[in-house]
Amino acid sequence: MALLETRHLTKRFGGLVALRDVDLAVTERSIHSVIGPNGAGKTTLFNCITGFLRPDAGDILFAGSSIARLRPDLVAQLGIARTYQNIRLFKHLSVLDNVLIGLHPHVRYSLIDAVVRTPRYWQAERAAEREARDLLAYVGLAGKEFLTAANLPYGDQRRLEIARALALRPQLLLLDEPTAGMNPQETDEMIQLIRRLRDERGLTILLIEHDMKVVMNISDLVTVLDFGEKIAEGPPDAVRRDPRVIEAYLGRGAASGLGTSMPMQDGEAQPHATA
Ligand SMILES: Nc1ncnc2c1ncn2[C@@H]1O[C@H](COP(=O)(O)OP(=O)(O)OP(=O)(O)O)[C@@H](O)[C@H]1O
Repeated sequence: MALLETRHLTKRFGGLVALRDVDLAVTERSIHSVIGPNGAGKTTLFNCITGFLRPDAGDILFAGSSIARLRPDLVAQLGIARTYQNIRLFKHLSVLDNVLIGLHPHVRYSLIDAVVRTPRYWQAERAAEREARDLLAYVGLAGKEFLTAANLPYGDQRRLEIARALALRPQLLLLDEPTAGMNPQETDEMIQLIRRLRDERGLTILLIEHDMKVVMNISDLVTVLDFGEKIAEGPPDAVRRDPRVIEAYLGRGAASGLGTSMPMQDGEAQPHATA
């Protein structure tokens, strides 16, 4: 069953059509990747799904209900969390506090409880701290709770972003380039973490990723955007052989006789190159 669907989704910026008529169906408990050259519309898609941008036409359904016109905080409350291409943490706060902030919408006590510091307040705070610590342990950050977020190595900052997203208790997790800037070992660990999120926590994951080795390794399904349009979709193996995809990445005429130089096969050509 599709947990998330977009139907004829269209978003314009003035004369530029960033998304044109995009249909997408993200199956529950799957890892679904969105790829495409620079400017293809991937981030715009994420921004529409999460309520940061309002589509000009079409609809977005989450668990069968339209979310296309909801504010970002309401979309998050419904169970859609995201991470960003450029890490967005509260850099001067501790690792633990970054996750506690994410948990805040779920912490239950009244203003009076908070002001008077009633037992209910302390109980809720302790439960939140336990949950935050569990999430940090889950993503591999146990023992680092009291470090300042800015002092974490880059790979750990990405893990912390995921822990904070998990604090929203989402059903759907949107990851924007989760392995960007990582070394090969960090990338492998991130791939394993993403798989565990699906297999152990039952999450559905939609990710934007430029590293084709990661995409091919991890995805159940791949959707390819180019100039705002969906040009291909399918299992990784089929998508990497699709002539339209090869052309989108390497330029017109490239599909004929390309053979093994496809960036998705050897990871050496530049996936960022526009047609
Ligand atoms: N707020 C905006 N105002 C005007 N144009 C925008 C805006 N956001 C995106 N665009 C344009 O929409 C198109 C799609 O951009 P988008 O960022 O979604 O692409 P992308 O696939 O995420 O690219 P990248 O891989 O470089 O992140 C681009 O031409 C971009 O310049």
